[in-house]
Amino acid sequence: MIRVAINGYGTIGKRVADAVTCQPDMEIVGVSKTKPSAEAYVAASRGFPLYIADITKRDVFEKAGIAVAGSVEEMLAECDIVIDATPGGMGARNRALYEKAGVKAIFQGGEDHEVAGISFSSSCNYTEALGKDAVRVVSCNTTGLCRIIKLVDDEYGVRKVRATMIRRGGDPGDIKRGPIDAIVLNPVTIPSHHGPDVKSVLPEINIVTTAVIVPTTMMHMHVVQMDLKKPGDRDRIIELITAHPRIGLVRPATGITSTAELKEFMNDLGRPRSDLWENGVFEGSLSVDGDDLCLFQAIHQEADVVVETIDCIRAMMGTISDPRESIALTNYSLGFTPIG
Ligand SMILES: NC(=O)C1=CN([C@@H]2O[C@H](COP(=O)(O)OP(=O)(O)OC[C@H]3O[C@@H](n4cnc5c(N)ncnc54)[C@H](OP(=O)(O)O)[C@@H]3O)[C@@H](O)[C@H]2O)C=CC1
Ligand SMILES: O=C(OP(=O)(O)O)[C@H](O)COP(=O)(O)O
Repeated sequence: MIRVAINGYGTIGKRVADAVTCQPDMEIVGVSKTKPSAEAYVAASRGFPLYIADITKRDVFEKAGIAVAGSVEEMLAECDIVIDATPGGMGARNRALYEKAGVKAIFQGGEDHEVAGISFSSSCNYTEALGKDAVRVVSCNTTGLCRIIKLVDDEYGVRKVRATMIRRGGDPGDIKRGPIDAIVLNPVTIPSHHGPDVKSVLPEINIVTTAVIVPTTMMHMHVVQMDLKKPGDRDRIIELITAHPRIGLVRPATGITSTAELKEFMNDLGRPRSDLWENGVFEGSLSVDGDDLCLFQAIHQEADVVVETIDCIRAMMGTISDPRESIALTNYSLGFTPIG
């Protein structure tokens, strides 16, 4: 069994912990928090040993009725690999801690590419992570872009991608995030970080991205346009998407035309936390005019990187060398078949 620790049991960390628990080849040895919170109670109720970043705060947790297994350093001594899911930028500061403990580390998309020197997307460059000690799983939007671009590039070749990310303001539990009533250019400058991030996984892709933030929490929405190297075929692209293990089609027959209805669909399907692990490509939006391809896709920020992180664990541990095998095992263990 691969022993996995989660440093930072928040939006991403708690989902990765649950996904690890579903896998036959890995187990959670501990998760960490800095202060007592609802998530700390959830960790306790799941039976995960809870470690804390500052051990002098042990009594604060214990007074709240939450048992403390030890410090983060002690958690690292128990694991083969740590998932750093602390807030963006903190992973770079934690890197020395992981190196000192001699454990492999996966960082998330809030860190720069340089934190690990390898940026990861399961369907694109799994084998680059084989046996590595440090890897970054790219951000949720970048993951969604990489999946669809790679699929189209493999079939037709992609001359140029232009994509706009309409980003959610904050996650549903982030009560301090905004905006409440604005469309915020984030950033004002072009490109947004997503284009360079895609190139950290798919260096040959010519891409320019822009991003705005809007007052919603459910999901991001992408407006994607690709110039193909040869004329595309809409039916063939739909066929490829249908066969892809991490891209789903939002079928017109569902009547879904929004992130809100898509989230409700996931809820009704019984997905844990109503998570959409796959890209949600709106079939009705998919248009091909010669070498010009356009589509809308919904990206659930809290979910898509979770399944990628599970594959990344296997690649770095070297237990499965074929990406298709790991992706299939991750999906099967979660009971996950893409919609559409
Ligand atoms: N949320 C999203 O939509 C996505 C996030 N990401 C990336 O994932 C990473 C994590 O983001 P997210 O899950 O949203 O963040 P959250 O703020 O939801 O969770 C971070 C967790 O880290 C804990 N924490 C903070 N400092 C420390 C520390 N020093 N040691 C241990 N734990 C600590 C916090 O615990 P406490 O509350 O106790 O302080 C909190 O539980 C970031 O890199 C982000 O960019 C990637 C894709 C999507
Ligand atoms: O990885 C994400 O977005 P990103 O791909 O736009 O960086 C997550 O939605 C986190 O974004 P945030 O930095 O707005 O919390």
